[in-house]
Amino acid sequence: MTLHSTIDRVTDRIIARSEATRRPYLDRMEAARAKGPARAHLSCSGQAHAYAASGEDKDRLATTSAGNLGIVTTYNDMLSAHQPFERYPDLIREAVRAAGGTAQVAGGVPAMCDGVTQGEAGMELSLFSRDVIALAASVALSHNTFDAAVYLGVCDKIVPGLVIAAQAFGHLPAVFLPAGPMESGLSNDEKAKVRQQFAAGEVGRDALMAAEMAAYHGPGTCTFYGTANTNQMLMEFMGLHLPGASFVPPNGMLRDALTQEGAKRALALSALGNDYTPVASILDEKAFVNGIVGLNATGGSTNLLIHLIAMARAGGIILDWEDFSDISDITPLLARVYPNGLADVNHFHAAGGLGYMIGELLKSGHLHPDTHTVAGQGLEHYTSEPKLKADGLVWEPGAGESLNEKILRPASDPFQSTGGLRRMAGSLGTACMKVSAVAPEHHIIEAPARVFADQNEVKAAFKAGELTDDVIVVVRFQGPKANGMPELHSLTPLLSILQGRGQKVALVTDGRMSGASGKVPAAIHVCPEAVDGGPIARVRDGDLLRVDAVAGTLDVLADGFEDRPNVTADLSAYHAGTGRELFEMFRNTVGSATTGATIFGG
Ligand SMILES: O=C(O)[C@H](O)[C@@H](O)[C@H](O)[C@H](O)COP(=O)(O)O
Ligand code: SF4
Repeated sequence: MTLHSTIDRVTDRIIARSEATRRPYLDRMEAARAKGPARAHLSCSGQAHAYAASGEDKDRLATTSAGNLGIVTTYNDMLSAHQPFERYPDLIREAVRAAGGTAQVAGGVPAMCDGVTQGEAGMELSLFSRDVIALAASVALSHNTFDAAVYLGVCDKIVPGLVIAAQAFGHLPAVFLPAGPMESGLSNDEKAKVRQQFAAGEVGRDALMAAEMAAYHGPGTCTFYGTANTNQMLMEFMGLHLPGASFVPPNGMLRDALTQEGAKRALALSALGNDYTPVASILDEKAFVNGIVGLNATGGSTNLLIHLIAMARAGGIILDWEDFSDISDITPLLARVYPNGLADVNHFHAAGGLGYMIGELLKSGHLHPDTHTVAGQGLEHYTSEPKLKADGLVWEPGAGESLNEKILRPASDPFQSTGGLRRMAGSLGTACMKVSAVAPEHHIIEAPARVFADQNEVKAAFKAGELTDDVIVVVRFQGPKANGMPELHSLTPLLSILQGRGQKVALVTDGRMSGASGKVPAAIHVCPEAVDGGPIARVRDGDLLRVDAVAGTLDVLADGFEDRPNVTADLSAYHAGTGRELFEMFRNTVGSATTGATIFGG
């Protein structure tokens, strides 16, 4: 199948835009490889320190040039998605030893659960935690005793942070090892209904707690298609997972086999062997374009409109929102997974999952087929599925057709002919919206503004019965520089109630929403942010606003708007407590959402 002309054009545009930064990056990675096997350059004392506690691996480390695998782990008990990683280092050491190599935990890096911090002060550290993870993973790998690395991470800012670090060590092969989704519990839609009932005062806290505990009930990634599971999709579209590894359940025999195979694969791709495949050669412009296609074809998280830009920049590749918008315009939406539908990722996987979808998009010419991946040359590898047979792990062709067309469709008959994400622009600035999660009748909202500087003020106004008419809720001073660009997802229940009452309602914010947010039209990531003097800082209560996801516009319909003075805000309450006082340098150096909201420049 010929490659879609837009995919070709956007890829060429990215290559041209990145020329001045990609080449020097690749030269740096080549120079790092040319230095030869990492630990050979350490001093005797450096090596002794590195091997001292390595027990049965000490001799192999000190006297042979057998490959040494660095494990970067984000294990902790706070994220259900990361708790299974507790067992991985032992599983990995066992497999790598049997293959003649060694493995060491290079370092453990922090990981935040956005579900725990949603609506709390901690959420203001969430976006910054991505760059903290990149810094911490780099500290781990800076021991420079590794010939390849495996990255244990799943959730929101963790995979993006690990990818940024992996690119700083892009001369090393990298395999990302996931843990898999939680078993399906109370459906996401049922959970959302109980939340709305609680917000409306119809049920008590005990009913809400019971519903939440039934939804989030065990190890594994939460089953909605939010940022975490969008990351998992990307790791297959971009070739950093073993094929079909993303949505195999945690802790089972197939999962353990995939973990061990992934670790062995990483070492097999090192410069010590004949199949050298550094991560810098995998994460090229084509891989990122394939990721953007996957993001749109699945209706993935809006957070990846920020993270993919930061991830690409770490490898000298410059993406912008126009790339996402042009690809969205021609990419069919092939999946309906909550919040874009009622199914969860387990149902999606059972219906044919990523293997089927990648096959469809390869056939329709929406994906570059000729990419490098950890599974070998060519994205075709990712149309297959792992199976555990008597003699071990094998890959077999995936589902040749969708097993449930309410969840997963062929490219010839998509849910909609354009992608799930929409870029918007107008007199209020530039923003984005996940249109795939909003019913068409809510795609255009024109209503008076009600302006807030904090999500808790919105909740108070709702409780006081002040939000009874058509309204566009504007929550500003929530950008990266203001307070770390928190997700305002805890507003979803009350905004859904307004919508359910028949009110025209939308949200406009320079903050973010969760990948799990849906139903209510939300123009988010508004740039320039209020603290940078963006137009959002000049909106007043009562201004008529228009959020138009069909035309892709975001406008203030008030006369003389542009002549108004900016409004400033006292943000000091956001800058201390829960460790936020330690992040002032992040707030002072972070870039805008359109450039990835990163502290690493650009
Ligand atoms: O971007 C995301 O996908 C979210 O940050 C997600 O990781 C977070 O866990 C949700 O907020 C949980 O959803 P609930 O808050 O609805 O449980
Ligand atoms: S998906 Fe969100 S809530 Fe679930 S474990 Fe990951 S970060 Fe936490």
